[in-house]
Amino acid sequence: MTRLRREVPAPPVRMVHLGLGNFFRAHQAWYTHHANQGRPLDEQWGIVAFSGRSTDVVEAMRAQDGLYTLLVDGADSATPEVVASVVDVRAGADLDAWHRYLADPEVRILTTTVTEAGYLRGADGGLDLRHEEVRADVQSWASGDRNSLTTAPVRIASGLAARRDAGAGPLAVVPCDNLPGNGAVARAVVMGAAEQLDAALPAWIDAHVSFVTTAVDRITPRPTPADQQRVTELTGVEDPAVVVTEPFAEWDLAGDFPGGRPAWDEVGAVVTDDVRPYETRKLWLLNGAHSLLAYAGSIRGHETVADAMGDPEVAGWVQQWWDVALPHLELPHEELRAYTQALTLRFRNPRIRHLLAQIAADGSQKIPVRILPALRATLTRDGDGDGDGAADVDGALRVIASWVLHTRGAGAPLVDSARPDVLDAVRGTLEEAVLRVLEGWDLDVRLAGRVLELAAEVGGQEDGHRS
Ligand SMILES: NC(=O)c1ccc[n+]([C@@H]2O[C@H](COP(=O)([O-])OP(=O)(O)OC[C@H]3O[C@@H](n4cnc5c(N)ncnc54)[C@H](O)[C@@H]3O)[C@@H](O)[C@H]2O)c1
Ligand SMILES: O=P(O)(O)OC[C@@H](O)[C@@H](O)[C@H](O)[C@H](O)CO
Repeated sequence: MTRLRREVPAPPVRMVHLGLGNFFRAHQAWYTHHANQGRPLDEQWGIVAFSGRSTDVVEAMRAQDGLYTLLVDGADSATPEVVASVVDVRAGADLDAWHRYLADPEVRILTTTVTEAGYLRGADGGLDLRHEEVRADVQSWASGDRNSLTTAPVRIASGLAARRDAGAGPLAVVPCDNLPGNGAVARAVVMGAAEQLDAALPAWIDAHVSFVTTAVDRITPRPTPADQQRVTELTGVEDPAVVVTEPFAEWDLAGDFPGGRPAWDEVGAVVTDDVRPYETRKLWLLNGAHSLLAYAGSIRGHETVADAMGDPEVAGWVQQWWDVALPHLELPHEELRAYTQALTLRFRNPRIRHLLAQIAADGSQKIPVRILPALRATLTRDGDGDGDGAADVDGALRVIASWVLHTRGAGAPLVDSARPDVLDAVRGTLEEAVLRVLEGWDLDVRLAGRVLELAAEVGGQEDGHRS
């Protein structure tokens, strides 16, 4: 069986990536691959990619010189493409390589996809200094041990210290996780880590490191052995590192690149002054709907986004959520209408098996940024929404109702980095749980009655009640 091997010289490493997941390979690495096409080797950008936690893919990609097949699945097309921009692949625990690459003046950009939870923010938005792993990292660093760091913020700060010590010059940090204002989030936690490591480091970061804000989009489910089989049938190549994605891709970036960047804007990315309107549109309409589908859809027995969208009642709930969100978005009405129409088709793409259980993770961090801002804006605009008909916020309250049921055992399994706090909040009767969740999110507790009605509508008898 044929395996992938690099047959042309690899581009020089000029970018480091942290979080070698599927999305990075479908998005940032793919844009970079396309931006490299047709350019002399010395103008191309090669990437060294470090895994975050999982290392499964590291060996598979190393055996293929960093190459992998991206299978682009449209509703009625499947197009395999070999992506060649990743030229070195490392386990996240290889901190020698991490520090060495970040201290290399040829490296100009650090991109990240470490999930929302990976930024380890505390209640004030800065680094959670009480987090056990953060404390362990800070202690390791203080004892002179740079090689056992595990958290993303401390690893990044430590890498920046190595860069400063080497005099390697400026760097752009480009977070690519689904977080509003991800540039500011990344900056806050990295600065928080830097303050703990070395009192002089924050000033150096201020002067030499830019934090770029991005909005990112490309639905990329976790690939399966069946996807590898499809690639083998289509290409004759056996590739254990296959990634599957949809044809659609969007990348909006705002910020400085003091050491330059690939020509991403020539291959579809948008470099702008302000990503907020696009980021909010995507986070509320796409990711908010995904969260609704993950909880309500899995409670209704569906396994994937496409399955859940095929259930007319669930599809109606998605539309109801959009009806709450749309009036508060800044973009023109026609553009938003086209966006939701396209989203409906993307969600229904039968070839993309996007598991609701994968999307359901970390709801305690996602709902506050995807659902609550539009809920609050509607309540402020229209009245208190206490069930007396003043504001129609059912589309948003149903997400809360479904999530509470999910945390109590209904639908997809509960995976949440704040699991102990979540379980504490939802203990007792369903009514007590809903009241505590509303209070925790600083919402009017008079909404509880409607949330309970919607929970009954979504879950029927399904209130699993974990103890
Ligand atoms: N998959 C998508 O459709 C998609 C689309 C847009 C944005 N994103 C963003 O990308 C992120 C990753 O998605 P994915 O599909 O690549 O997931 P994935 O599970 O394939 O990869 C996640 C990566 O993050 C790392 N990671 C996980 N927890 C971490 C932690 N606490 N600290 C450091 N690293 C950690 C993992 O090791 C892995 O490298 C999402 O959380 C989301 O913010 C994903
Ligand atoms: O873990 P999340 O919810 O941030 O990501 C899961 C999906 O909603 C998400 O990956 C979307 O597919 C993506 O944001 C599309 O661009």
